[in-house]
Amino acid sequence: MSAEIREVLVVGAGLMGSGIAQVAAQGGFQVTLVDTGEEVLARGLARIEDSLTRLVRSGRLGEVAAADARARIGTTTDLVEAARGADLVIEAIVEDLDAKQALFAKLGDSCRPDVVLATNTSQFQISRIAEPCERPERVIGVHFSNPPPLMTLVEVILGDHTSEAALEVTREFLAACDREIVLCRKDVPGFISNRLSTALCMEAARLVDEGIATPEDVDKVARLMYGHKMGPIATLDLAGLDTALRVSTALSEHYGGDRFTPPPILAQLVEQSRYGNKSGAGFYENGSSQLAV
Ligand SMILES: CCCCCCC[C@H](O)CC(=O)SCCNC(=O)CCNC(=O)[C@H](O)C(C)(C)COP(=O)([O-])OP(=O)([O-])OC[C@H]1O[C@@H](n2cnc3c(N)ncnc32)[C@H](O)[C@@H]1OP(=O)([O-])[O-]
Ligand SMILES: NC(=O)c1ccc[n+]([C@@H]2O[C@H](COP(=O)([O-])OP(=O)(O)OC[C@H]3O[C@@H](n4cnc5c(N)ncnc54)[C@H](O)[C@@H]3O)[C@@H](O)[C@H]2O)c1
Repeated sequence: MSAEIREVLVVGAGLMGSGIAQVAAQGGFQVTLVDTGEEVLARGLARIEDSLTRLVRSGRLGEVAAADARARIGTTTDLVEAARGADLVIEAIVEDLDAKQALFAKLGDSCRPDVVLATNTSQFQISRIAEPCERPERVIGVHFSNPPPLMTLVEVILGDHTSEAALEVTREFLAACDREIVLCRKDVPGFISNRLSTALCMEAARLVDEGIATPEDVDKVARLMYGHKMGPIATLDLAGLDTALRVSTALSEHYGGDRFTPPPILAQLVEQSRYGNKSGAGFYENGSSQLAV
């Protein structure tokens, strides 16, 4: 564990926040998970419990290590109080710029001035999120892959003002969590990963929208012709169609053209509350895979 970091604050206990909290706890850090209500915190903890159980069952984690990780995670709805004791903050709330900026303004006021503030945004520019924050040089992007407990890659994004010191702290923390990193050196929307995956996933969704192929066949091409672990339609169901719609719409507005433009089917599924695995159905009827969400 890093010498300077003991207490990690994770804001947002959804799919990603709960997974990131688990990864940090498995890395030996004391974790506080914050969300807006007790019910959503309880769902986050249940997701962590389920994931730890699966890791133990499949032999990827020992029982003692799982129990230790579980014991290191606390929850609260009191952001300001939790921020006071934090040595590192990771934000994983909804993909909405106003919400993220409001949160970073609060974190800037409540955290110690030396604390690194990381965002797990899928595509917003880090410097935009940091705009209302005291000392934006401590804001950095740490884009975990879903599901965080299984995916070792984290994309680190430098904002226009991010300091070397913030990058160093981030590197140390992620190394302690056994994560691999790639560095996105320019503060561009979508970074490396979501410029790639949004283009692929939206083209896949267009093939389904236009009635050219079923989700199963689109995914089969990605898996059996290109060797992907998971097809792009299953990936959309895994990531959450509400989040995918926000990400693709924002990237499409920023870059123009149609490479990132979501086809109508994505908004239609979201309107029907078919958010993907997390709501039980998305493009696929009963969840696209075994993956716990
Ligand atoms: C429009 C585009 C933008 C979208 C929106 C934003 C996206 C975002 O910004 C970026 C992303 O992350 S995009 C998304 C990027 N992500 C991807 O693209 C993911 C691509 N997928 C993969 O790489 C692989 O499928 C995995 C590594 C996920 C699993 O691979 P595997 O090792 O071959 O596993 P398997 O054989 O398949 O069976 C599952 C096994 O795992 C167990 N389990 C499940 N959930 C668990 C959990 N949470 N904990 C613990 N365990 C969990 C389960 O119980 C089973 O165990 P069993 O003991 O055998 O029963
Ligand atoms: N889903 C993915 O595959 C994925 C992967 C990488 C990054 N991301 C990014 O991670 C972030 C979270 O995504 P998710 O899939 O976990 O979403 P989610 O909808 O599952 O969870 C978001 C959580 O944030 C909480 N929240 C909202 N506003 C809050 C606030 N002001 N304070 C505290 N909590 C608040 C919500 O109650 C919810 O529990 C987004 O920025 C998303 O783009 C998502």
